[in-house]
Amino acid sequence: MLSASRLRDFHPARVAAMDRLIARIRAEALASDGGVWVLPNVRFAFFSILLSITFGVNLDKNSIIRADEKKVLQVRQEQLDTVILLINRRRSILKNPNLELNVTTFSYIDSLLNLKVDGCGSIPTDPELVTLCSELISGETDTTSTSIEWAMASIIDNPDIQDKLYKDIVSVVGDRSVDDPDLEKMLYLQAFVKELLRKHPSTYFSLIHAAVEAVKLGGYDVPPNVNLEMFLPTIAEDERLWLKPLEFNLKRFISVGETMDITRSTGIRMILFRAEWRICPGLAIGMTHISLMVARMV
Ligand code: HEM
Repeated sequence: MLSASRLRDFHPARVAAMDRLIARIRAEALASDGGVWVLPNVRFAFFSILLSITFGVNLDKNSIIRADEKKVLQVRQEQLDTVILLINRRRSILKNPNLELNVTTFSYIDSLLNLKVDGCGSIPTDPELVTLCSELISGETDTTSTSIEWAMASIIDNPDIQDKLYKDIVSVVGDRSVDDPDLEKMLYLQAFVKELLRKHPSTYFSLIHAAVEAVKLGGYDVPPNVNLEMFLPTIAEDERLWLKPLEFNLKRFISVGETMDITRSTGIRMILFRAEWRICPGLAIGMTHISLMVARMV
């Protein structure tokens, strides 16, 4: 099917896709003073050739986009239907606090319902509330789960660490379950979480950023609006920053005196939560959830 001889069969699809690509690039260049955005155009050209190879039909750009859009809109509608139900449930509870048992006295959505943002005439619409709530939920779910996965792998890899963690935890809580206030007394657990996040940042690449204007970064010229990603393990493995960085070694935070500096106040050592005004707003919750879950699981 993918042999060189079969290549000829897809010649018409290739020609059509390339013609469309060139026409589109020309149109884009004309409209933007010679500038073109290569990646989406090239990606689309390859995508349409592959559709022909796979399904044997010729699809124009409009029909492909329509199919994509339909699916995206359908998923969005499902998200709206599900989350708006929860938002309305909370609205009812706020009106009548006795409506349900076991409700919290405050929630994220409470702070958004009547939010007035400078420059916006109105409070957020329901679809905007859904987007903000979904951002919070997806901000936590994968990041902290990935850290727990790494935590378990690190414990399996280092049974002596598991032993010391257990002793640290039991020395504080005895037979009862660990609770939030206990965490600050568990110094070995704290060192474990720091080393975990240093050695295994939950996202290996920083989330995409772009410079709004041309800058020089690490000796490189970064033009405006290009995607900029940082590979975080290179910071964790930098011998100029850490002693024996490849070792999973809690002592660096217990007796050696290395510092974590997660908010980047003194330099770049650990920026898995990013830094300064773009720092993750869930940093404190994330650290607490990871520590608590490790303690409960150990
Ligand atoms: C190990 C845990 C976590 C890591 C490594 C992490 C990392 C990050 C990073 C790198 C960003 C992007 C910052 C930027 O713009 O460059 C971010 C954004 C965000 N995080 Fe976290 N996060 C974690 C846990 C959480 C938790 C627990 C929550 C919520 C309870 C949360 C909520 C958010 C939200 C809402 C944003 C978007 C903020 C914005 O766009 O202004 N994160 N996080």
